[in-house]
Amino acid sequence: MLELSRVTKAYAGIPAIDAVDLTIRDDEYLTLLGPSGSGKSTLLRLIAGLDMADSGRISLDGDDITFRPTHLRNLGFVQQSYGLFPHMNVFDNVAFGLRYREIDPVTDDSEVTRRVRSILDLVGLGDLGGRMVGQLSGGQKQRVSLARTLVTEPKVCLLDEPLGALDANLRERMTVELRKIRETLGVTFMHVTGNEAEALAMGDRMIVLDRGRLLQVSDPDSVFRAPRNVGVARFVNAYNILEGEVSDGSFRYRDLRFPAHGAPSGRASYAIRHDAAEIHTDTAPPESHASLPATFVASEFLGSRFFYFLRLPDGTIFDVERHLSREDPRRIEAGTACTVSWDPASALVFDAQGARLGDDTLKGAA
Ligand SMILES: Nc1ncnc2c1ncn2[C@@H]1O[C@H](COP(=O)(O)OP(=O)(O)OP(=O)(O)O)[C@@H](O)[C@H]1O
Repeated sequence: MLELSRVTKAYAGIPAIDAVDLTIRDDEYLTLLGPSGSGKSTLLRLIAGLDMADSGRISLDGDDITFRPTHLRNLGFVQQSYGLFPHMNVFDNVAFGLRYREIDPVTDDSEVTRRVRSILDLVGLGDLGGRMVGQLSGGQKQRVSLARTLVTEPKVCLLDEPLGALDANLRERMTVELRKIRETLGVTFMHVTGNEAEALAMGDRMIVLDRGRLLQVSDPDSVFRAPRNVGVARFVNAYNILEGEVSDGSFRYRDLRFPAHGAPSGRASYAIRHDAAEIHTDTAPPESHASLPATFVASEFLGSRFFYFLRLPDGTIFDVERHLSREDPRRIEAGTACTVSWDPASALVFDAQGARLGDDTLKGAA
């Protein structure tokens, strides 16, 4: 178990990681999501020992490793840039880490061969051991980089945007494969990504980081359905977020009011999930729904889903996501006046500090 307690790191007096407490269990896939500059790489570097914390404590299975050099931590680090040796073939790149590691190097050639072959098979490169790394595709290089780390049997494998350089198709395939590899080896993976879909799809647990602080640590489903903070709702990229004010139990957005029973008065954000909204062109929305006038802009087809983009009177773009399993695609002319509506019970309300007003708050105060 890896434990971080009040870990802080500042550059030029500005905290990149700010008093982070985190417990990483054995045998889990943890994804770390956050916008650019939120401190994702810094957090990995502190855990790996490539940077040292200013204060706080990092421990691995009870041992204090806060200031232990990288090569003595028994942690693996897979970087986006691969970091492979270009003058060596795939086999030797993978074998290198095993032969020359500080803790328990493997000197017996047949043992090296056995372990390297087994890990190359696992990452799907069983036939490419003799290939020079310059002759590999990006996806293959990424696998070599992963194999080189995994062959050393680290307790925790840290992955910094491992799929960042891959095209969308390959990314999706590697997403599934990484999960399988992790499950086969039973090693903890901590995977940094700036891509919300990747974070939601891969992790058993997900960490959302902003300005060096953990906004939420929970299973991806909770992060998606019940973001604890308006920042989290923004990063998962699944909500339309309206800024306004709550007064007398309703949320005011421009000259419109939507029910927000029990929410305390003051500045607030109101979030409507893309797939909870409906578009009406010539029929009125259901009476129980809240609604907004909008102008249709465009649509985008994404396999089993359709995205519709509308513009609100203040210029804000409002996204509506519909699944083709539930309804046929709509053909709407750009510029058509529409109404978007949603069940107000499905909307989330966040207070002026960005904290979500939970069901209990809303019910309790109603
Ligand atoms: N060596 C450094 N010197 C000074 N500032 C740094 C250094 N490394 C990181 N920072 C700053 O710390 C903050 C966090 O950076 P970090 O690289 O951890 O973010 P990130 O979430 O990984 O971003 P990205 O997704 O763009 O890689 C940023 O404001 C960055 O400018």
